[in-house]
Amino acid sequence: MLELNARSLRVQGERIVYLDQTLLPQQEAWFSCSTPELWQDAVRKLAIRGAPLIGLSAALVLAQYAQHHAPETWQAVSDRLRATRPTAVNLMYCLDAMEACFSAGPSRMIERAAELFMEDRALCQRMAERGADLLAEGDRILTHCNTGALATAGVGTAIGAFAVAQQRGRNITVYVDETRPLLQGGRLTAWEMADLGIRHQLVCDSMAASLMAAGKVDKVMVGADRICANGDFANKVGTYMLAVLAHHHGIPFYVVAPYTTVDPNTARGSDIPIEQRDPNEVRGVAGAFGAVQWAPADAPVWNPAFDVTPASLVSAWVLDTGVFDAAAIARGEHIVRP
Ligand SMILES: CSC[C@H]1O[C@H](OP(=O)(O)O)[C@H](O)[C@@H]1O
Repeated sequence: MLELNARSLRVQGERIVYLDQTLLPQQEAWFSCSTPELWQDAVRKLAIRGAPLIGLSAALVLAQYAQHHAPETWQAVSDRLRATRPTAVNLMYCLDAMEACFSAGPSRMIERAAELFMEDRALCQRMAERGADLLAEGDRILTHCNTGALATAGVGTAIGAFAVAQQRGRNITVYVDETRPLLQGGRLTAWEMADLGIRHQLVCDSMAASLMAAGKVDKVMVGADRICANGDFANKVGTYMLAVLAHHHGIPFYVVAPYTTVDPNTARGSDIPIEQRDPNEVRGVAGAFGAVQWAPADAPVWNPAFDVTPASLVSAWVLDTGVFDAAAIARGEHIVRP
């Protein structure tokens, strides 16, 4: 019987369950995503979220579906899963891997889905160690959104680097952007920092500039949802703002991601599809036990889930396969698969 355990995803035989991240940190509740429909509903509302985790869970759900449905139906289901969140490329990477196993049959699909899960766990550890190598004693690091164990099968991406630095005895402080509108930082990263015992302070996204101007930030380290062939990358909206601010203040800006987030088929940032989300997410905030709305119900809203940061604003790309500067990116060295 297949058994997999991650911080927010568990598989026991045919049962696939997830920790509902919309309820954190006030409530830890697990629900089934054992069918494509249950998975899509959970991903659409970010109950399941985080680029790597979205891809891994999709692979497991599709492999599970294939155990009980005719092969003629598999591609249509894969396409439906693929369309659920278009920006993060890990979803496409994992579903591509599943589709490559269609001819080998359902048993191979389950094996491959489990391989992807364990691969991500190993990728997290390698990129966390490379990221931690960039963090010095006493560093104060600003991060955005949530890139921890909740979003992956392992220790996380940028937060994984913080965890390894902590394990190495580095005395770091993490400034956590709350990350409007869905507050992944304020709800999830603050929760993970406390769980990891890492000194941190929660700040509003609008405070990042003053924090840097006050000389309180030594580095910025974020995750990614898609890294292009030229090094431009998409990440949670608000990331580009941090990159511009870091450039202005001469602060190193690092992106941490597994190689499965690199998309050689997307040439540049302007080619990345950016998911537009429900206006009500900006008009109010969905608390753990209900929604609070403060803006006028019909207030016009622009709510892109991600933004794109040009490669020119990145100090280094930290992948499991290595740390790449602009020259390495220009040579395409980040696209080499292990
Ligand atoms: C290691 S997760 C990377 C990425 O996922 C988050 O997006 P979301 O919360 O919408 O799934 C955010 O962009 C993180 O940086």
